[in-house]
Amino acid sequence: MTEAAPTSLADLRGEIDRIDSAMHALLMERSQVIETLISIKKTQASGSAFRPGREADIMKRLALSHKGLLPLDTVESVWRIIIATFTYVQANYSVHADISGGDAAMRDSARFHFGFTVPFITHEDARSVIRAVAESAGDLGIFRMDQGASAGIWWSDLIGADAPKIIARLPFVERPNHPAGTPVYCIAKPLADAAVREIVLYAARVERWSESLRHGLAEHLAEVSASAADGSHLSLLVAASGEVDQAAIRQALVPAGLSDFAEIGSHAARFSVKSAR
Ligand SMILES: O=C(O)C(=O)C[C@]1(C(=O)O)C=C[C@@H](O)C=C1
Repeated sequence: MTEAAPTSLADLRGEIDRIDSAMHALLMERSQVIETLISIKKTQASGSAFRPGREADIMKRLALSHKGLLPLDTVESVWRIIIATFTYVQANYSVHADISGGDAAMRDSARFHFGFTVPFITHEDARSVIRAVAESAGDLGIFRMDQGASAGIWWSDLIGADAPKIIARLPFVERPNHPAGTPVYCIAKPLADAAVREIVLYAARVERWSESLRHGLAEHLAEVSASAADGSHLSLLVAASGEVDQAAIRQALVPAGLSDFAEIGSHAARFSVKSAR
């Protein structure tokens, strides 16, 4: 028996064409499923098609099963564009970004997570992003989590039943040298039953800061994600496990002289991988 001839370049290109056609056909098939899903979800009426918990699950599953030559960065960005664009075709939306800390990182984050079909609109500060989202039908807003003290207590604009709420923390898949790794909060108008509550966020106003406050919060799986002076008081953005009762978090803040306490959003649990492979 003669040995099989070595695979030629033309054969390999034929394979690549076959795979490309199959991928394209699968994407078109995915869009047919989304067409049916539109009539089931009735999102055009409610204005928002986002299901951030579902998106976090898809991204996590993808990262966990990925292997081979293709960098995870590429796979993640391709799927982000697929999901963000399929969200867009269900109900058009724009992404409003606070670029007070610089345009480049926010633009990278928006393009990586939402692609180029979704319009990207810049704003001078977080408050203006929150206002734009509040006035829209179903837009998203993004801003850096690590804003300096000069940004003020931006999260206080998220207080109130009708005010926008934090719905995600990006990137979904954290790792060293992530190509769009700036940690950002993503906001939308309240998603009600569509929100994922693995981490719940609270706005709190206390009289003073203390190390015992940090310890008290840590005992209840909570931490301060941002803080800013508020007259003679201190305003905090507290991130806590959704499994912990709200009353317990509130109680941990009482010794610090708690005056205000309100939920301002929730997101999926953070998920990290060691590297981009
Ligand atoms: O699962 C849904 O509800 C969808 O609308 C589908 C889909 C997707 O493309 O996979 C799109 C938007 C949602 O945020 C989550 C997932």
